[in-house]
Amino acid sequence: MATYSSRKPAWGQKENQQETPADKKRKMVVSGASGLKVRSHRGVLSVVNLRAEGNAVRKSLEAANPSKAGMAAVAGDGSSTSPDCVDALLNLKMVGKTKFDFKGKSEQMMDYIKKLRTCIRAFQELDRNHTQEKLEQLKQIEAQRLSRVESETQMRNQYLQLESGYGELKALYSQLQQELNQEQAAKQALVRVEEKHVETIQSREKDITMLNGQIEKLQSDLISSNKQVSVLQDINKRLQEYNTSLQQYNSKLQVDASNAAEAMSRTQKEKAAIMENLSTLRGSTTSLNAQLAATKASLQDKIQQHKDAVEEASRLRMDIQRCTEDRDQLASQVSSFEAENAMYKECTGKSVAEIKLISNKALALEESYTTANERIKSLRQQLEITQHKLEVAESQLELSRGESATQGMKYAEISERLVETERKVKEGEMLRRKLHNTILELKGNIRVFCRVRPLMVEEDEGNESPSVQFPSSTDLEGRAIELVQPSGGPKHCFQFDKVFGPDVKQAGVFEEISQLVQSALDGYKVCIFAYGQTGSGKTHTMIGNPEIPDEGGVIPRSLEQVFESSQALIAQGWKFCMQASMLEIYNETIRDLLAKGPVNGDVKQMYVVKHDPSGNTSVSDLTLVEVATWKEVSNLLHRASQSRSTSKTLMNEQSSRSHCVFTLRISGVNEGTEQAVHGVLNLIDLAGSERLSRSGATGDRLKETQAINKSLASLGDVIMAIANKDPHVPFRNSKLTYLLQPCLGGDSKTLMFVNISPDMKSLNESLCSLRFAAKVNACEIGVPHRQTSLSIRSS
Ligand SMILES: Nc1ncnc2c1ncn2[C@@H]1O[C@H](COP(=O)(O)OP(=O)(O)OP(=O)(O)O)[C@@H](O)[C@H]1O
Repeated sequence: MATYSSRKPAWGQKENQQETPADKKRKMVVSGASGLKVRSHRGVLSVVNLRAEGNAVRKSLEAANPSKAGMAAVAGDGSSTSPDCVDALLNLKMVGKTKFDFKGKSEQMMDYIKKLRTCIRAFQELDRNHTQEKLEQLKQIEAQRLSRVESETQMRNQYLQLESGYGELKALYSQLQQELNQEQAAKQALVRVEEKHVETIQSREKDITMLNGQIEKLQSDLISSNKQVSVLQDINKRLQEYNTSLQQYNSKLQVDASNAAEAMSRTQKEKAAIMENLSTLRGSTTSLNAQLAATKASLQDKIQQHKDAVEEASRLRMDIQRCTEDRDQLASQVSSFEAENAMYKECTGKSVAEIKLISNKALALEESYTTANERIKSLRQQLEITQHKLEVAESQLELSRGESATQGMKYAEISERLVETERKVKEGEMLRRKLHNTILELKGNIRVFCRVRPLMVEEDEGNESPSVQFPSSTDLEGRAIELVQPSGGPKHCFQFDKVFGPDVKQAGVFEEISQLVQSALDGYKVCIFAYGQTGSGKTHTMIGNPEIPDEGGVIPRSLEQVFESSQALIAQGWKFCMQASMLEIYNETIRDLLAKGPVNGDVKQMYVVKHDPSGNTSVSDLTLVEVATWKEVSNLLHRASQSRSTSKTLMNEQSSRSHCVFTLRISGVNEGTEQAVHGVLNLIDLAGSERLSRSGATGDRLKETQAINKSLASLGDVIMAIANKDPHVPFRNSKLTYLLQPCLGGDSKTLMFVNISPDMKSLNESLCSLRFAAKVNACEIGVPHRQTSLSIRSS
């Protein structure tokens, strides 16, 4: 079979080889002989082999000779026309049973003749068929010849088309060749790129191996992160709850605040009006007071006059009485005289002279009687006038009393309003404090309060001015402290959440932290510690003198409040169980201050600080005492104070030589709501930082001072690391920092008191303490976390 394809020549084949006419003819013959139909389509020739056509012709010839199928069958009876059968028939010999069995041979001959005849008839039939076939084939050949001529014409046309297609193909070929060159160049570039890619892939593979290592590490990190995430989710959930409650609280506060603001503006307006009224009232009060004084004076006069008048009246009445008596006496005398006169006239002839005398006497008496009457009359008139004056004075007095009552009412009203305004201002202050606390809690900062103690008598002797001042501007009042230099150098100003001056008493300090203490009962971990140089008032602030009510410090006051509040909460279904412990860290060793017998016994006990995953801290073997009343705690404090390491130094009569940690663990259960809370209150009195040059420490004191300064320096390192958000915080560098880890790096509410001595000699120490406190104030330790559960049954 010959085929022809328009495909591109194979690589290496001569591209522009000239085609000879012989080649062309051969191609034509080949294509014609094989009966190919060539069709050009988009420059590609498709070739169909017509050999199948010849096969079809042969088959049709066989179909046209149906008797051929029966020839085999004839072979046996002479009808077969196959050469072998015919040869076999012609070579057939007649065989008799014997040599002379002519009958048998003739019978065979007859049969043979029959077969020959049949064969001849078959050949005749075949010959007819062949002749007819031949005619038909001649017709077909003619038709084929015609169709071939036609197809030759078509082929020629096709050839021409092919020629033009070939030209096109050549152009296409050269174009493709160019494209190929370009492709090859591109391929080489690609190969280079590929090589680079391989290199990159190799380096990437290295990276991948490295990354796989990292991924493994990351996966382990991821697992721990997932744990953290679940913890954080838990925290987040709690925060959301907290947030919702805060939002509710906030909206309530906002409503309260807007109400308060409205009330405040109303009150301020009222206050302004009141102040105006007050000033006018004050004016009118002064004038009224003057009037009142004048009225009082005149009233006094009037009262005096009235008194005088009353006295005069009584005097006059007595006079009148006397006069009336005199008159009556005179009248009786006159009547007796008249009776005597008549008797004299009747009975005796008394002398005319006596009668005249008696008449004169009678006349005189009558005269005095008339004068007395007149006097009585005038006295009555005077009495009437005096009574009238008295009435006028009384009505004036009544009027003044009425005015004074109105003034009093106005005063009472104004005082009430002032009390109300003061109450509102106090409420506003409370609200501000609450909001401030909430903001600080949300920010997660450690709160810092600064307390300046008063100058001691011996410090005051030098008549040196104190080293601290308190700015009085409204925005800084109570929140800022300035350190002044004796030489008049620049001031150092520090701002804290609260600054207490020397005149603020223990109660005033506690008022500011009472809410924080209260939150230990709500299930928070609360930590309050006092920091400062030796003798600056840490122990005074934290413990004070619990025996004297006004002198008690943060610890006794906090415990009193906790017990009182827990008692009050019983009504709401709460039951609290509280355990107290007290330890000191002395020379980097923990000592149990509540241990029975001598502190830590004869055998040196090793107390180990442990933190569990939920952030709770415990110290092994530490004495825990269940407490329910302030009295019990007071006894414990007394016991602990006797065990605590203190001694006299140049800086302090009774200096604490250790860090003292009081812990109250609070567990509350509400049977009604099945809620449980677990709060912790840590109250810490740190040992004072001191300069060896000033404290004059030697021997054991020197060792103590060095241990104190070292642990406070570790505290400073921890604070610096937290403030700088360092990945590693060196909590384990000292017992103190390790114990305080949950408070400094965890989720507790932490407050630091920085205690300051105002003595000019302590200026440098105060500056160091205030700088440290400012650093602490900038620390973000995380959002406080409330420990609550619904686990009464499970626990
Ligand atoms: N706010 C204050 N009001 C009155 N007196 C105070 C005040 N603060 C401290 N003091 C007195 O100052 C003295 C030293 O105070 P305190 O012992 O509390 O200092 P400290 O900082 O604990 O010292 P140390 O670190 O050496 O133990 C004490 O006598 C104390 O009573």
